[in-house]
Amino acid sequence: MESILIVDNQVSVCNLLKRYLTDNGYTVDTSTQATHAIQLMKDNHYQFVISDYRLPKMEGNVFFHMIKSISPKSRVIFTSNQVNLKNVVNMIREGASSYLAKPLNPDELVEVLKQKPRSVPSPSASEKKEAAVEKMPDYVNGESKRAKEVEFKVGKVGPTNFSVILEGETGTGKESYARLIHHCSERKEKPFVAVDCGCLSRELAGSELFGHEKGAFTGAVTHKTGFFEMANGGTIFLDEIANLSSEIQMALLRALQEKIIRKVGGTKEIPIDVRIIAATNEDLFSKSGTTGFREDLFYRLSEFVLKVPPLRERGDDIYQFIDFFLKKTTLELGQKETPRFTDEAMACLVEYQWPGNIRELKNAIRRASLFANSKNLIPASALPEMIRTSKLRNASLSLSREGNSEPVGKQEYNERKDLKSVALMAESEKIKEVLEDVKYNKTKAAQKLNIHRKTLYSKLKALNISY
Ligand SMILES: Nc1ncnc2c1ncn2[C@@H]1O[C@H](COP(=O)(O)OP(=O)(O)OP(=O)(O)O)[C@@H](O)[C@H]1O
Repeated sequence: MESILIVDNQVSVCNLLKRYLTDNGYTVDTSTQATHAIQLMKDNHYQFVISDYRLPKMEGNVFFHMIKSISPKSRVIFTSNQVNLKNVVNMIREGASSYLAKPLNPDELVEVLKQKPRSVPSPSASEKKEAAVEKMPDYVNGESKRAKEVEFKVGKVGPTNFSVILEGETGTGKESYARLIHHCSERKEKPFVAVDCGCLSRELAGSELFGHEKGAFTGAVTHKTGFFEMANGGTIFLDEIANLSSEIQMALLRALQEKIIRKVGGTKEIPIDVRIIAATNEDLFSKSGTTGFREDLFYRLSEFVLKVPPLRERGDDIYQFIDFFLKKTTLELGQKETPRFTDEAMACLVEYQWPGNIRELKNAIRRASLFANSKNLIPASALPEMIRTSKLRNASLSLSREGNSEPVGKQEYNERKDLKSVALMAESEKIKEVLEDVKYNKTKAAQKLNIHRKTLYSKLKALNISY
């Protein structure tokens, strides 16, 4: 009798499939968590693993590598609510048997299980070379000076084994840069395991990172493989590293220095070869020595420090991001044509300061895409109020800085349609239009607007127009 392991975070899906496949003559185990599933695979052999591509704490590609290293003969079938063609192609290319869209058709699933195993051709030398230069999927590089600087540094540090600290505001793409660094290294075929240290509880952080032995503490009913062991040979990304407790910082330092880990409740030394990339949105250097980030750990981790710029400092990259997220959302929603933002909406997007950076932009675009009108245009009204009103706010704040107006409360922006604000907006629009016309040549712009160059500069500053 052939055996199957079903991995899905929804218990109902596990139960439903288990019942159906048992009726069809298979022995079935289920698991709702990747780490538990990994343990089951270590203890049992399964002919098939049917897994959701998106598991709560582990991405499909990492899980796939784990399955292949523990149980290379198991045939893997991925399922997903949102079929991403690139993932499908990559997974099949790497040896997954199939990729099925959810909701699953049980008959189709049984048919796939009955198919003969596919032999996976090993890539030829030329294919390997092509894979090495392949661009990272789902990624916008950006053309701004700041983005180019970071890209240049990633290119330098990527292929080394240096530990890296990525410093930047929330949502600036630190994890994406960490993936890019991993992708540029010889470890790229090995797992990339991302850990959000902010979510690790004080009590369980050691067990999550280093694993535990059965019976190590109340509730430790099975052995557990920790994130470090999962990442062996690859890269571990420790996000929000400043949140680690001092005991865990100590254990991490030991693991880094000795290149071995010990599971909680265990005595065996497990050798590990893991590259560490850590991320923080605060200045760890100033934190070390003051609020308790260990200086020795900081120096160990900071073989290379990369500052990730906020979106507002990435100039015209915002246009690339808007285009990218619009197209991506169109695909996701199964729409035929990609919508466009109206000029007014576009102006709001460009002027907003994006404190939540790329993540905030992505979310705003995903949401706004649902409100495209019959001409496939997305109006400004589809944007969150904070973003919509930023244009007016910028103008009003500049004015108040000059002492010409009282500062305006947040709720008032929307209602504020007084002559002064309207005039300011019109002035700002006109200046931008002319600047664009003359390709940002300030002398020509001043001539066209019939004002002195110095006046133009002070208006650009007062109206918060970037040039
Ligand atoms: N260059 C990029 N191209 C496309 N999408 C990106 C890029 N950079 C970031 N994103 C998207 O923006 C969102 C936030 O990125 P990411 O999680 O990497 O930021 P972060 O700095 O690690 O955030 P946090 O500090 O909150 O952990 C993600 O959904 C990611 O897919």
